[in-house]
Amino acid sequence: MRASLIQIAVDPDESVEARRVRAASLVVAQRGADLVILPELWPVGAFAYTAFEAEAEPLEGPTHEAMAKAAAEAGVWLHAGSFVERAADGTLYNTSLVFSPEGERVAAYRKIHRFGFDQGEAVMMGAGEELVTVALPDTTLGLATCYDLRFPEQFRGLVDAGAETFVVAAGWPERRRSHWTLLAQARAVENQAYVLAVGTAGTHGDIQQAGHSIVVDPWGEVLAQAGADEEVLTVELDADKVRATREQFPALKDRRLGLTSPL
Ligand SMILES: NC(=O)CCC(=O)C(=O)O
Repeated sequence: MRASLIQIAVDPDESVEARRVRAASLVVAQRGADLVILPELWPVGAFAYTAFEAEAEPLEGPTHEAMAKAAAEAGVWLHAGSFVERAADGTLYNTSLVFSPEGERVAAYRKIHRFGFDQGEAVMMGAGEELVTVALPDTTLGLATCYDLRFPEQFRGLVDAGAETFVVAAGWPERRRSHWTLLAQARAVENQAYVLAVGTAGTHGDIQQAGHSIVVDPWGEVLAQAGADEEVLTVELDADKVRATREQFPALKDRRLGLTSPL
């Protein structure tokens, strides 16, 4: 299975519409891949909080339309990264979309863990409540967005729901790049799953982005890692490796659930 991670640059000097057109053509250029992935909030920028309201779209807005068309034109499964969704009740969500090679939307995932503590996304957006998996012909994807990477219980929940390959769409800052690499490897090792984690390049909201999108195999080995600039990272994955790793080193079977504290 060939996966292409599009580490697109997100800078304020490019309009959202121009970037949408560019992202669509980058997707179409990946024809021949099985799975193509874009990062978190690439239309607006994950840290461009002041633009969230103005750039919010309904679920089936311009980003949905452009990405559905690009998936169909390329004939690929497309994880279209995330965009700022405005729900019918006005709440904003950080929502990822997945399309089939025919351009049908097969999943929408609202980011569960919002970043910013008492500011930014954490106060401007609603939290998703549902774990989302997507069954592809070769593997089952488990979806996560950026800050979610710090919460292992979400990934365990995804494993319990059948996930074998985690897709993490992110806009991770350069300042915490070491965490990014470490956490991606940790989620892969502890869950014996592939991790395909794609970030943005560029600088938005004055936050320099880490880039360094990364692909980790179920044994925790880094198969490929991007640099800091815009880049498409293409890797070949062997879906059987997840099953083989889980069989040969069956640590997931030794989980002790329901332990209680004496306090
Ligand atoms: N957009 C995000 O979720 C950023 C997360 C982050 O910077 C971190 O976890 O560190």
